Amino acid sequence: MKPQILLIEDCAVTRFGVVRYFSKDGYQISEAGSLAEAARLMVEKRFDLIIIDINLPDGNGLDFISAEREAQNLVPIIVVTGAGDIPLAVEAMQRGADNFLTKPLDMPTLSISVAKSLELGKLKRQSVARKRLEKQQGIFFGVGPEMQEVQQIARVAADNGHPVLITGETGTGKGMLAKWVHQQGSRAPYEFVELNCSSLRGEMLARELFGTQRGAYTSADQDRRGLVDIADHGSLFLDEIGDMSSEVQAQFLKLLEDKTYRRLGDVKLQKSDFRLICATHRDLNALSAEGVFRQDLFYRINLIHIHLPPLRERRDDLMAIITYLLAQLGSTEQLLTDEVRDLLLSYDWPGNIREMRNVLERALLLTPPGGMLRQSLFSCINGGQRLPQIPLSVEPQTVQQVETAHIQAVLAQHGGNVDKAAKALNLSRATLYRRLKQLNQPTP
Ligand SMILES: Nc1ncnc2c1ncn2[C@@H]1O[C@H](COP(=O)(O)OP(=O)(O)OP(=O)(O)O)[C@@H](O)[C@H]1O
Repeated sequence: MKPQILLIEDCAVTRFGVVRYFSKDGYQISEAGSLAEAARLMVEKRFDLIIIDINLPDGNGLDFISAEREAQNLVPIIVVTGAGDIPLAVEAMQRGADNFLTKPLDMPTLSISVAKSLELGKLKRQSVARKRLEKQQGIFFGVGPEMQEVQQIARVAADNGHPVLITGETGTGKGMLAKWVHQQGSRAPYEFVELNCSSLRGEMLARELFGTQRGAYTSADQDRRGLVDIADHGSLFLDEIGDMSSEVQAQFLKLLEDKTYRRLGDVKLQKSDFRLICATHRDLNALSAEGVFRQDLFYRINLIHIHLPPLRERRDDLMAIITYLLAQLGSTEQLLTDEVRDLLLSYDWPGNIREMRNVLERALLLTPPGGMLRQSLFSCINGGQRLPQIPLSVEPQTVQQVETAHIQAVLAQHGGNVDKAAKALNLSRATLYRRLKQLNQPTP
């Protein structure tokens, strides 16, 4: 794509000369005769470079530079001044311009300045993107020692193509980490193909993985590519590998050993070069000792092992994760009173980050504008039908308050469906209605 340049200059003759020269040079130039016109163009398009005169009919180029820099606009700016305006040019540089040139403009000099400034803009953008990514990664992994170690191993995993095994309880982020490893590695431009081995059994799983040849079974009326084929050059993520049935384990081991496989019903050998990432919440070591999971396959997939600890063992990271999730949900930690913070930090989060995200999301939804997050949060944690460890700092609640909150949460969980909520609460429909009435709660 051609670099987009915005020229803000009130002298039509200068504009004409610059546009003619640069259009031939492979740039796309937009012209503005005033600051107001420039502002309009900047709403419509994103520019890679701005060339600006200092004296404009509706304002001053210096103020324009200050305003853009204050708004964190990193676009490179070249200032054009009259020959006698060197002090102004110096001021422009102090306000954030990247270069200045004096009139009358010498086109080859301007051309060199444009090329340099565009390069500078690219470097600035890359540096900001890198810093943003580093920040996000900090939050992705957390600050505690366990997760620092996870981060180190994950980086090693991303930098090479060996199989990775990610273990951890449900909701600890195994799937997200698998994607991260793929995205940070050299296979990132290719497919990240995901399959949950617990969702399909036996031959169905084999079909999904290896594909089928037309006529392989009654309804196979055309060739079908398997996920192994789709993952060629990319990554294949097998979630819940511990649930893979033994026949498929044998077929898959053969693929890992020979790097070749056959589609179901086909005699031809196929090749696929993929990076394997597996995850499980089960103890594969124990499963292979029991003979449920093949030991040879376990050794093959367990070259790089990353264990994601549960949230209850990552107390140092809890606050950073809460803040991060709240930001993702369009909220901020300022919403948290000390009491709420204590509740969130002392709960064990058996469903880990997934549970935390769901609880925060539901609590934010249930809290009316200006309402107390504490009440809805408490009922959301309760609504998961697990009694939380109530921290001492939470003021005592009456049994009636707890019951009301719990019923509300279960109802919310089932979208206000009384039948489903009554079932979850182990009450009859009529009893639930009666309780709601007694507790002075509106009936859905
Ligand atoms: N590092 C993280 N940063 C932000 N959100 C996260 C992170 N890890 C997990 N989550 C949240 O938790 C949810 C569950 O993550 P994920 O599916 O990766 O967990 P899992 O360990 O693979 O769970 P399961 O074993 O149940 O498949 C995600 O959808 C996301 O909302």
